[in-house]
Amino acid sequence: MASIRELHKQLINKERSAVEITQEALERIQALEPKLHSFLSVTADIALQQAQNVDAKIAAGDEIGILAGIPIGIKDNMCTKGIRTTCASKMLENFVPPYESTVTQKLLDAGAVMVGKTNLDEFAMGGSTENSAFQGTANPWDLSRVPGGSSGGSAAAVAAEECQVAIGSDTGGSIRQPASFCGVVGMKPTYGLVSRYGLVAFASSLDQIGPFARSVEDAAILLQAIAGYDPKDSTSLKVEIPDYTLSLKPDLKPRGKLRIGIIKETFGDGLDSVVEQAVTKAIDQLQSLGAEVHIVSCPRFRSGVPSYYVIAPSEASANLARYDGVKYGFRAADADNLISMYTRTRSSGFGAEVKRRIMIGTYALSAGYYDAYYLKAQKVRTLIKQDFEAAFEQVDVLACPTAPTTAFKAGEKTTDPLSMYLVDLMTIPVNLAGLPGISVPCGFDSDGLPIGLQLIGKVLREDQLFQVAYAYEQSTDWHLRTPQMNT
Ligand SMILES: NC(=O)C[C@H](N)C(=O)O
Repeated sequence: MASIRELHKQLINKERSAVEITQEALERIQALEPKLHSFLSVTADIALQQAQNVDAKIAAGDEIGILAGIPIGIKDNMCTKGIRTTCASKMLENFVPPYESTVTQKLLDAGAVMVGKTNLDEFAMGGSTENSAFQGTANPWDLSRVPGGSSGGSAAAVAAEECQVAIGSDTGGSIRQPASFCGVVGMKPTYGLVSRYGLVAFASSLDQIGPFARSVEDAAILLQAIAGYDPKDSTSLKVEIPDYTLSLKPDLKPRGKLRIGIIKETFGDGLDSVVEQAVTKAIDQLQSLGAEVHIVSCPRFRSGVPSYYVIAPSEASANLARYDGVKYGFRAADADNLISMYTRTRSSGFGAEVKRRIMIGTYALSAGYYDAYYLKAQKVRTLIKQDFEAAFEQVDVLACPTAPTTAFKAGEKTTDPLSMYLVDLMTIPVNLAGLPGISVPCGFDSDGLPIGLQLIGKVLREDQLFQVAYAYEQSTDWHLRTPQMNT
């Protein structure tokens, strides 16, 4: 399995052309999609055109960037000019954005080759990609299981080598949890590091875009390309972006300088013993690589899920008000007045989970309930953030499982929304606090399903997360195992 760096070398040494690399990815997509369903649109013509542009540059002797000619998948909730962007919703089934998101523009400028738009839970609401209005995505390690969600299409596509890397969005775990279920690396950066301009909004105070890759180095290279200040996003941070690849060293020496804290509250109730064992072993491994390990407490960690499921639906109920059948998107036919047009459009355009969240959010924000629910949830959010701040006075990086279990069977949780919400138990607090988090493969269960280790960093310390994740990855062979997908 070649890395981005290796592919780049092959390109500049003219051992392979960008068109050849792209064709290979497209052939694999064609062979695997009937089983996997990770893409909602495959953009073969555009991809080949982009690849030809890269080859022309190489032929002309021009310098090309590290991502030039690299096949990439984009979650279908990021606007791509002239290319259908559906959010896996009937509401946007035929929506073709008139503008480009900042992230995809940056990738285009870097010469990356977009092979398609990946599947997701409708408007990124879900933890299994089963809430897509169009198709479910299979887990490449076991086709009867889910890839996680909501960025399940991106995670599965990368795990199955349909593309080299992919982009996802993470509101409560939507990058890290599917990365864990599919055995790949996934990072949610610090809130504000990557521009949200052109990302279809779900919960604006939590949404963040980040990379999926089969190695920590590839993830670092991809984040490098998409991070940075953007005046088009009012929450974008005006900060220098460090060279993340400089953090990639094989150990954590000098010994004892890097302190890792195990979050006490993430163990125990609800955590699968096989996940617990793998994560504990991974932390031992980090110790042997030179880290100093402590046990720390974040007492309000488990209040993350209840607080998130008030805040995120509240923001969603406001953000999704724009889908009214007038401005753009789907409009139901045969309404005889305006109110009935709104009602019919929204009743048939949105799926069950989206409607559930709009109702929860509207209720939580309504006069008389605002203080009891929304305000209270915001207060809990502050307490969770304070717990992290206190923990980070003792340690540099926090460690815990990414998800309480490995990938579950398709259909297992679709009738029980609460049990679906709990799959993000370990990831949600990180979004509430705006911190960076990464999931890195740390083992397999007895069914051969991947397990993820989550590392959580201080604000803007993605470099430290890459450092720890890379040192760990290089001392194991989990990332070298690949799912047996027969093409
Ligand atoms: N969007 C996310 O980050 C995942 C979370 N499971 C949600 O449904 O909100």
